[in-house]
Amino acid sequence: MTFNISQKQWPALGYPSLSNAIFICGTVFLLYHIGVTIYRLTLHPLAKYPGNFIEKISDWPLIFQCNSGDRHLRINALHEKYGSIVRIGPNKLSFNTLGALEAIHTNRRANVKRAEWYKTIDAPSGEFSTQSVIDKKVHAFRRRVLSHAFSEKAIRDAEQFIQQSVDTLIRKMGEDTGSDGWSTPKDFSIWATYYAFDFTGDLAFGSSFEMLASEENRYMPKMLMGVSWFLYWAGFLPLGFIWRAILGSRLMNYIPGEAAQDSAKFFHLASSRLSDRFAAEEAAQANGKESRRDIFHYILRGRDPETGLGLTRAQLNADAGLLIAAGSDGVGLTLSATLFYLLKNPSVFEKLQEEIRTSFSSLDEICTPKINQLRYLHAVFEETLRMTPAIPSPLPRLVERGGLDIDGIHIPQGIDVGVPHYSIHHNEAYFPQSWSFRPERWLEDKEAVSLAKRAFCAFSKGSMDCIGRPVAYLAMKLALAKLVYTYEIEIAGELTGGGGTNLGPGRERQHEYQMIDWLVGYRTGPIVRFRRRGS
Ligand code: HEM
Repeated sequence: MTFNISQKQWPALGYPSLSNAIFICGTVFLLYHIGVTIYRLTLHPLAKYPGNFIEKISDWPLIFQCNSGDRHLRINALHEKYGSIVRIGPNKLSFNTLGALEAIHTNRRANVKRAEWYKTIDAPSGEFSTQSVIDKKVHAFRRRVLSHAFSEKAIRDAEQFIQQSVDTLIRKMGEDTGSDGWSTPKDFSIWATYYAFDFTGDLAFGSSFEMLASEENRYMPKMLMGVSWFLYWAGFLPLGFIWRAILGSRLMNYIPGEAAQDSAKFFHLASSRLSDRFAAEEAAQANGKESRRDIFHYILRGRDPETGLGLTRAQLNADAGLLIAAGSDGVGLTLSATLFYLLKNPSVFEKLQEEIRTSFSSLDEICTPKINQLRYLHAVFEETLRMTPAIPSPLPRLVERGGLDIDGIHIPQGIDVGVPHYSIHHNEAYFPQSWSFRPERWLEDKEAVSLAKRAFCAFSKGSMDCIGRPVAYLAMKLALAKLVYTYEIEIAGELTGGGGTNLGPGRERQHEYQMIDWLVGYRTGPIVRFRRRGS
């Protein structure tokens, strides 16, 4: 028996017409959202915390902030307006206090885990990297295997690879000189980025990307920037499980826009670099030669002392992508920002030049352990990383069953909490005159220095902090010390890279290096010239 009922007959049968059905669905949808909004403003556990109306009721402002690159500025403005606790999403709180930093990050047993957002950042690779894995036990395992590559011995081995890229950087900065000995103007943010990619490639995979010397791979920084921008905001989209399934599938090829497709290409590139590294390892073994002691030398051999296990190929692939991204962007940004602050603060620059030029009597002497004894050089980097932390916004942590006490307040299970690095670094309670670039704050008063160190979190804190921190300092110190030892450096034209009243809210300060927060800070300038000393 078949039914043949025309649309006109529906109402007669007691069914709504199509227009009535749309009206009913629309009304239900509207009422649902009105209900949710009222709940979020009244009965929700975070209803009592201050924040802007729109951020209390929806996560969309956050997604737009990640898209625009102003997230760190927006959160900082909220802290300036509302105080140390701010509701930055219906289920999200931001804190800019030391108490919160210690409760959420520094305390290794904190009752939190990485939030849902982390599931997206490596989705195109099909496997979690050490940075994105959420399960705390699995993270601890991954970290134990990775730590072989960041031991004191491994970092001693790393220095020779970093030095090769530093020497190329020094050579390139002195090229194209005029009759007065000054080089042509160079956007240092671009060259610092090439340097950071080169040393990371060399150190991780045994072959530099050669961006300083050749144009072939210079497309990579722009590609990684697109990937970072895309995954940053996509990670906060509602119905994340659907997006993640798409990101990890062939459907990626049909998503419009370069950035989505670049995400797949980026992880593919990392994986092919790793395959080359495997091949080199096998060839060395077959020829009875000693393998090159770079990061993957240690990771491939690394076994977890507790389980005896190493990483799978998929895990290695995901970590290959992580190492390229983590290693290159932070160092590139920090080096450019440091040069900006030095040029903006001539007395600081003079003091640093004096320290570097009187500590070494030749370029070859610039290496460990002596480089690590330069206290002012270290303070200059601490101050840059404070003013301009490469990852400026909160790293979201989800409170687990039982809740978490932060600054004497009980935060229930299921809430995302975080400490924005940019905002705590500008909290006057820990960093007086926080908008001034003053390396001396890291050297003078003992108590103030100790407080500043506790509140400093550019590399995050605790069990999930940056494992590459010693490598980052070494790469930055060697590059800057050798540049300053070899060259006079001056601004070409006007000093670029700082703020301006035409750049939008939060970007007015001319003496502050500006970043676009697409997970990592992106930048331009300063544009500078180099002249060999004594020429
Ligand atoms: C100035 C430079 C750098 C800064 C500011 C920086 C900052 C950070 C931060 C804040 C995190 C924590 C991210 C999170 O919890 O989501 C992190 C993680 C990480 N970084 Fe760095 N980083 C820098 C350079 C490097 C370098 C040079 C390497 C390696 C060669 C590296 C490797 C890693 C790795 C592997 C992780 C994940 C650690 C884990 O989850 O256990 N970083 N970094």
